[in-house]
Parts: sequence; C-alpha cells; structure tokens
Amino acid sequence: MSALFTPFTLKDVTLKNRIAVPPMCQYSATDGVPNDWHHVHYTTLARGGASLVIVEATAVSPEGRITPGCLGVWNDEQAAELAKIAKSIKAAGAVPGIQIGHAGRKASANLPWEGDDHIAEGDSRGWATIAPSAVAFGKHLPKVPKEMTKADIQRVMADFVAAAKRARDAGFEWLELHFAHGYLAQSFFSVHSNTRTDEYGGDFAGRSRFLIETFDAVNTVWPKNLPITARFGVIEYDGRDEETLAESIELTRILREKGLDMLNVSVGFSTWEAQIPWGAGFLAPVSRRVRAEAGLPVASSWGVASAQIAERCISEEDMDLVMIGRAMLANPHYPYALAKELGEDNPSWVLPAPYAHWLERYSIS
Ligand SMILES: C=C(C(=O)O)c1ccccc1
Repeated sequence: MSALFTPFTLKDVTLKNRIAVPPMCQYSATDGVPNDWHHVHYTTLARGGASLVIVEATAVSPEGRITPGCLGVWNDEQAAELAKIAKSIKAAGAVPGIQIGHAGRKASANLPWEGDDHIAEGDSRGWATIAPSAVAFGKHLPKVPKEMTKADIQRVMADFVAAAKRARDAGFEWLELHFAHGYLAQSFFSVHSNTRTDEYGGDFAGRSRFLIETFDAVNTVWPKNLPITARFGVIEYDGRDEETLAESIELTRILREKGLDMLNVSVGFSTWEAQIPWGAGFLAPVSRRVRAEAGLPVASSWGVASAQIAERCISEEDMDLVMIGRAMLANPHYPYALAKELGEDNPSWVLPAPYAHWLERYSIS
C-alpha cells in the first residue's frame, strides 16, 4: 500500500486518497455562469480517481474576476449551476470543493491565450479595479487600481461571506479561500502591493488584518463539520524569502488557532521580478516547513507530476495532500496510472465501476 493511496480525514470529510485537483481557471464562463464546458470538465476530472476536486477561482463579485471568462458566485443563477457541478463531482466519487476569491489589481484582464494582459482602457469589456493601494502590478498588468476605502473593505468581506453561503447551499463540502497568487487577499499581505498607513497596512498585523477578518467572517457561516481552507502564497522568491516565510508561518498559526483546517501552500506571485525556481516538486521543502512550524495539515502543488514525487511528498510528510493540476488536464485518469505504477492492488478500481469493470475483466497485460 502506498502512502498516496491512503485515506485522509478532515472534520466530517474523508478523502479516499491523497490526490486532489487544485483550482485551475478555465476562463470559459459568460457573466460568471458555469456552462457545458464546466459541467463536462469537472465531471471528467472527478471520474478520474482523485479524492477531491476543487472548482477554479470563483469570484465573489463581478469586479473580483480575473478575466471576463471567470466564474462567479455572486448571484443565484451562478449558484444553481455550481450546485449541479458539486452534485456531479460527488456522484463521480470525489469530494466537491470550491475556491472563492477576488482578483484585486490583477482583475480586468484578457484571457491568457488572448494577451494575458489588462484589458485596454476604453474597452467596454474591462472594469475599474480595486486594491489595498493605488499600486499597479506592472509589466503586462499596468492598470493602477483604486485604493480601497474602509467601506470597500467591508463590502468585499461581505461579498466573501455571501459567496461562502452560496457555496455551502450549493452543496460544496470543502472551501478554499483564495489568499494566494497576487490577488486581492495576497496583495494586502505583500509589501510589494500594500503601502497603506492605516490599520490594514504597515506592519505584519496591519498587512494580515484583511486576511484574518475575512477568514473570521467566512468562518461564521461555513459549516463547522466541513473543512475551511486557504491557498496562500507563503514565499515570493523576491530576495526576502526568510522574512516572508516567517511572517507567513505566523499568519498561518493565527488562522489555525481561529479554525483554519488546512493550508494549500503556494507562491505569492506579488511581483513580476520574482525568481521562481521552477522544477519538479520545488515547493515540497517549503510545504514541509510550513506544515512543521505552523502545526496544521498542508497541501501543495507545482510540478508534482510523477508517481515517485507524489508518493515521496506524502510518505516523507512534506504535505498531507498533493495537488495535481496540469497532469490531470493532460490525463484526467492520471490517478489510475499512479495506482498502477505504485503497485496498488486492483488499480482499475481507482476509477468508477463502469470503467474498472472493463479494465479488470479483459485485462490483457
Ligand atoms: C489563475 C490563477 C489562479 O486562479 O490562482 C493562477 C495565477 C498564477 C499562478 C497560478 C494560477
């Protein structure tokens, strides 16, 4: 028995193995409403043997989308379609998760394959962006956001709460707050983007306040028996990694004390000047440190694309779940291949019975 194919329980949710599909934007919605692309996409992923499928970054408000093609959960029409997706993921044998977020100063962008840059001023497809400070990300995202007022901050937090309620009522059983990748919450935490001088900026406590208050607010409505998690950029690869890691671990400890059940460890992506050491499983040592020093279960991702790396991440306790994204897009049945390579008994039964039956009965190999 491999470590990768052991169950994992958080609160009332038990995952059948340690393989999760992380949120990956599909940029395929209109007005934030899921369509056939999303229904087929998520059902296909869920039938592939992963234990948890997390629906992509779903915006808590129209302005919170990264692009006009992003999903939203700010209205009942969106929630009704998301409920169908949650039901399909569960029926396929995986736990339905969803990531809710706000893109902040990275919002109002073209689709990645249509420029990946801010929509030009005057183009009616775009919209005004908001952020902790009137500081642009730069490069392909030069738009200067409006500095958020206290009223803006309270409104966005209320949007997160409303989004969590809709996700709960839609049947999702795993919530991930998007606190990573240079989007709004991360941009409050990062010195690259937050130059505020009020209580939402400045020192560690000020830069953490939006994330803590948003977590607390969402935690009041999320069911106590279901996991509440966050994806958070704990490192920036910007030359000040030890300071960032120390602050990130401290913030994670605070959130753990307030009820955070798991951290999905990622990169901050707060500056285009980051020198990210891309490579197979490159975040595993960072994930290991956060897990040990913050004292909570962690997941992580990025380059976990072989049976050996995936198994090692779990068996050596670098993380408790491996988030396998791009390899799943390349082969949605990748967990089946992993089970075979790791010598699991009856590997076909990682897949749903209608598939496993045929794979086992007339096995030629
Ligand atoms: C579209 C992203 C997201 O939703 O977090 C993203 C952005 C930067 C790196 C990886 C993923």
